[in-house]
Amino acid sequence: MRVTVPDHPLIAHKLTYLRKKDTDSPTFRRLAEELVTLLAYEATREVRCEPFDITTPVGPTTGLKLSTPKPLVVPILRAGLGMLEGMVRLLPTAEVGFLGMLRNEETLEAVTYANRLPDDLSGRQCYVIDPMLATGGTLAMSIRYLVERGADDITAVTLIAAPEGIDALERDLGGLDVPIRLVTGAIDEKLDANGYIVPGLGDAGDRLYGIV
Ligand SMILES: O=P(O)(O)OC[C@H]1O[C@H](OP(=O)(O)OP(=O)(O)O)[C@H](O)[C@@H]1O
Ligand SMILES: O=c1cc[nH]c(=O)[nH]1
Ligand SMILES: [Mg+2]
Repeated sequence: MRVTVPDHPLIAHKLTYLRKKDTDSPTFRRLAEELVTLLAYEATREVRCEPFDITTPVGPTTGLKLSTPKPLVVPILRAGLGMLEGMVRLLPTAEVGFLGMLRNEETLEAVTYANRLPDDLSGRQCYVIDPMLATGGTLAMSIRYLVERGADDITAVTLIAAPEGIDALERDLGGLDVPIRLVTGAIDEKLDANGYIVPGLGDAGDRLYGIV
């Protein structure tokens, strides 16, 4: 797995305000959307394109356009929904599949409660979006679903990742014959005893949408 942490002062500034505990939900939602746009610029660096003949007011030329099959963006509900708008704005031809996953707060194991993905993902580039990569259980399971359906190129985009989660993904997904990339706004220090990222930002889903 290739891991990229884009080094940009705007990412650092927006992440700092996102982490701050008194940042309210409307501001948190706006920052999450802005951050994903900045991260998506890096995450889509290898998006597939094909030549496209056009005519400008001055004459003919050949440019590029996003290829088919269309890229698939997969937000992991709930918190991943907070990154969806920013991602599809940058990737206009993308289709969207949904995975609902909830981490059991005692065992820290992910449980899937919704799965609305195309059956056949052969030849498709997929972008999985979820703000937090903690133990890595959620992301590992979602990447496996995509590979089982034929996805041949996967990029995960997170706002914050824990070193333990990155190690777990390397271990769990190392045997897959599909290129996997991770683009994250930051790699934090560690996980605490409850599986929360330190310093992190708390529970991303709750901060976006309230406590359920
Ligand atoms: O790497 P892991 O240890 O698996 O944890 C990360 C997951 O935990 C959070 O979701 P949560 O389960 O809180 O669901 P929510 O989005 O509905 O709040 C987060 O958005 C990830 O999906
Ligand atoms: O720190 C964490 C860990 C898992 N899920 C979150 O929302 N935050
Ligand atoms: Mg949550």
